[in-house]
Amino acid sequence: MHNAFPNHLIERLESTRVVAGFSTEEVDDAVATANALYDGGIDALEVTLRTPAAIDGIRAIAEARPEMLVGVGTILTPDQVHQVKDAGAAFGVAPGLSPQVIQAARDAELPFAPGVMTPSDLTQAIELGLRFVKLFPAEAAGGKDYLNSLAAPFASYGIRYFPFGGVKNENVADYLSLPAVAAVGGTWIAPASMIAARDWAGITRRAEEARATVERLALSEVA
Ligand SMILES: O=C(O)C(=O)C[C@H](O)[C@H](O)COP(=O)(O)O
Repeated sequence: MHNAFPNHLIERLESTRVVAGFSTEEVDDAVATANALYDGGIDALEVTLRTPAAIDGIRAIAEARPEMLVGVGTILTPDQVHQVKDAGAAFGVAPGLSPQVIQAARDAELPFAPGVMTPSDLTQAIELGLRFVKLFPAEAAGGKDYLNSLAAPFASYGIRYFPFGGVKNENVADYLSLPAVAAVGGTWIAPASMIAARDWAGITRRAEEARATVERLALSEVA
């Protein structure tokens, strides 16, 4: 069974490092949010499938900003896998692990990372041939220390992690400094309140702040 998440995409996430998640009530707001993120230097996003406008929003972003990496979150069913692939999504994630959703993603050739939180989840992901997983909810589960404890017994598999849930500018470096973490995701850059207020300049500022954190971290790793 091949890895459901291709290496070239993991490499793209390793260079982007931060993926801005958000939900959208309006298609136009989805594109405006993507533009605001891009203007602030964040070129990877994840739209959650939690609103009726999500699928059209994903399609609109993929058409308007082909240079951005457009991911989708909260994929809970095989049907949703096919819908988001059709809308132009580049990858998908879910809060949990469903073998049916993983199989649908393989059939649709949608790069997909299921959510894991426990050693049993991770064992199942490995049995299903996966080596790239979302850790959710990362911060509530115990953050960086939890991730280290979870990952230790599975180190020989070379698992790469994509933590989500409670990540923000204050703790993003904790996660990104772990070699097993490819990238992190979260809604702190484009929170629902700022999208509702159409505060695009505010979202751009938060994107700039996140990008600056990533760049500082890259410099300190080289030093
Ligand atoms: O449902 C999915 O597949 C998701 O990706 C959901 C997001 O991971 C979290 O909603 C992010 O959590 P916060 O950054 O704490 O708001």
